[in-house]
Amino acid sequence: MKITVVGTGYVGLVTGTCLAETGNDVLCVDIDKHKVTRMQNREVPIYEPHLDILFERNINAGRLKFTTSLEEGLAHGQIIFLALPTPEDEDGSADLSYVVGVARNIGKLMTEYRVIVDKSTVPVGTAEKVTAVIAEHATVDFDVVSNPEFLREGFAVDDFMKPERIVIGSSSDRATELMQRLYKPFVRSGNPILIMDEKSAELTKYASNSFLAAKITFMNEIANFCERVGADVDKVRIGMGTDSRIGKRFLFPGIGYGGSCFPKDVKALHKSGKDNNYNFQILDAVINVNDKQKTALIPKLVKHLGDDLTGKTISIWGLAFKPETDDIREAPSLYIIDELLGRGAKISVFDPEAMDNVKAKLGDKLEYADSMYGAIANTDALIICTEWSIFRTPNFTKLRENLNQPIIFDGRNLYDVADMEKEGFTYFSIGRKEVL
Ligand SMILES: NC(=O)C1=CN([C@@H]2O[C@H](COP(=O)(O)OP(=O)(O)OC[C@H]3O[C@@H](n4cnc5c(N)ncnc54)[C@H](O)[C@@H]3O)[C@@H](O)[C@H]2O)C=CC1
Ligand SMILES: O=C(O)[C@H]1O[C@H](OP(=O)(O)OP(=O)(O)OC[C@H]2O[C@@H](n3ccc(=O)[nH]c3=O)[C@H](O)[C@@H]2O)[C@H](O)[C@@H](O)[C@@H]1O
Repeated sequence: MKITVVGTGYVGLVTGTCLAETGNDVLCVDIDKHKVTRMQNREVPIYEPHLDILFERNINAGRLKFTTSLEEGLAHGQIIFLALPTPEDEDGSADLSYVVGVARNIGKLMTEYRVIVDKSTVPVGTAEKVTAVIAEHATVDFDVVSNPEFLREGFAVDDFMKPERIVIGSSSDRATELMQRLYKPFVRSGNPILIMDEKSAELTKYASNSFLAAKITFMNEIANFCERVGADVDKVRIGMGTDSRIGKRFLFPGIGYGGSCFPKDVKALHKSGKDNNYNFQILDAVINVNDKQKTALIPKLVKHLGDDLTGKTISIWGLAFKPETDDIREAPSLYIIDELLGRGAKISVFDPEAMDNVKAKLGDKLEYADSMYGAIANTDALIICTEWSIFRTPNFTKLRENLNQPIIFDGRNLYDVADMEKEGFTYFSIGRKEVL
């Protein structure tokens, strides 16, 4: 099939590449000329495991192309995916200006039947809104479908190629049939394509992300309580997770959820509630608890090193909001850095993939090390913000030798408390015993 994807970020580029991988002829449109030129020169503009191999293969096969022209995109694809940003607006709602702006142009440029697919995460009622905007200018038939995306960064290719479910919100048989044909190769394992109305599809996405954010937040509160009463959250987590109704996944406490989606999506659903005279009390709590959790290590650090950190240097391992991505949007590390700078500390950082993005944002406010051990040299304490695999089994002798004092604040519970005791570290983590 001929497919167009508008927006080539984490979702759009993965969608376009994976659809090309199953034999479709894909044209990706992006407004960012520089990005399009890089992709035309066979450069993957984001870090996402396994994407490079599929990207290269499909460009070589002539199935994956890039342009800045929406007009070309509309002439090409029978199905037009919108994978555009829906960032948080000032009032917490999802900013629909990218989606609506492109929809308006689609209405003006469309010359034959097209299926416009909302792949961006959008509030209930957006399919209706997009339909109305396109209809203002359209002179030909079209359908608007809601097809939310559930991929995770770091596993995006795998999640897209083998989805647990595909949700299609559509009231048009013609569009539904095309979408089912397109997705057939992705559900050979028997996982379902769920067909529903547009509004339910839109809400399925927000409900899923908000539920997961609430699950993490619940565990963060249990962890905070463990610290008060001397329980160990790792043991509680395993005890809970063996109940199949609860499940083992997404129970890991830490320094809060971040990323480009959970924070904005929870807020957007909360705002959608308000707009419809419904107060999502549970989401209120999730937002507030998570805001505090991002800097949960700071009181521990202040208690140990003092409130004024002038003359002290703190090292940080991990800047990305989670491992296996270079994405730093709403990363807890940024909130911690802000607190440390505010207290006069110097900061030395290392991340395997996210250094350039942080450099672009914070410039010479930080020192950027070439290696994880380089980052800790002559620093007064180490903070771990992201659970990259390389941080899991460090050389503790090297750590002790490089740090001025063997102090670790671990926001991801990477090490066993007993091991840290044996290794002679002062060790603070989340929801577990302090090692002093
Ligand atoms: N990042 C993720 O893991 C997931 C994101 N989503 C949702 O997917 C949507 C897109 O997210 P990301 O891919 O992360 O965004 P992104 O910010 O990485 O990429 C968006 C792309 O759209 C391009 N763009 C902006 N305006 C444009 C226009 N007028 N015409 C053409 N291109 C334009 C930008 O240049 C950029 O390349 C959001 O609604 C997000 O909530 C859903 C599931 C997973
Ligand atoms: O809509 C989206 O963008 C995506 O948001 C999340 O994916 P992602 O943000 O890539 O990453 P997750 O692995 O879900 O982690 C999100 C945040 O939660 C934190 N987290 C996750 C799991 C856990 O047990 N504990 C925990 O603190 C992570 O550190 C991270 O900051 C969802 O998992 C995807 O299904 C969804 O498509």
